[in-house]
Amino acid sequence: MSLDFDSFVLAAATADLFAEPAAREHADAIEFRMDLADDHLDALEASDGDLPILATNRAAWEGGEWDEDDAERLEVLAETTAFEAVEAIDVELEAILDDELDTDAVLETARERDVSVVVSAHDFEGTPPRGELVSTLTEASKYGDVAKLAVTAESKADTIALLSATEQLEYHGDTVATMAMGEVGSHTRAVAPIYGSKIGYAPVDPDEATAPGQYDLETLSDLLTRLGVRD
Ligand SMILES: O=C1C[C@@](O)(C(=O)O)C[C@@H](O)[C@@H]1O
Repeated sequence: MSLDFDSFVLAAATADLFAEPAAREHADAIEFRMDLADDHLDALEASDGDLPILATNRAAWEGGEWDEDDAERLEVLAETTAFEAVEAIDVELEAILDDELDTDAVLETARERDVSVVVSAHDFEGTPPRGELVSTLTEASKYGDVAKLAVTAESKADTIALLSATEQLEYHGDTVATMAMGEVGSHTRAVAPIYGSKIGYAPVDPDEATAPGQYDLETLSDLLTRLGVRD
């Protein structure tokens, strides 16, 4: 079975899989940020949570903390798909487009094991023009089950561009996940799902945000429920 993202998934982001019970009440899945964790496959071996896991092993060059070899990073990520609880993995679009990296092996392993693939892109500096947001999401959706884009909003116009691109992709039938990082963009975490975004991220521990501008898990869950995105 894999997370299919047909309906919205609220992912509780954590480096500690033992935090899962604290997330269960509000989240639909755990995002295991392996790059922020001390233990990777051992932690998966030891965990026995109920929520499905989205495994992310974010490279330092994409805002994460894995600053060693990329090939090893992708190998560890591929190995997570052998665990039953891992129903999705996150692979960076930039890694897929890099000819020097063998992301085909990761994508194929995931397919063989019926694990969904989230293809992600991040902009920590700003928000590109709307057309570029659409083309990045369109490109990402060629390789994965979900095309994910996180940008940094510096103005209300940036947030509108992101929501509009989200709506366009959804209208076209693509499965996307979008969010604007930073304070100006915080509200997009609650409203982007109305325009078609299928994943929201919030930290299990409010003091351990995994991106700027995140709401804590309970707050985001509550906002999404009030907006009718979740039951
Ligand atoms: O890529 C994403 C999205 C994110 O950066 C966010 O803005 O909520 C949080 C990360 O944990 C996740 O891997």
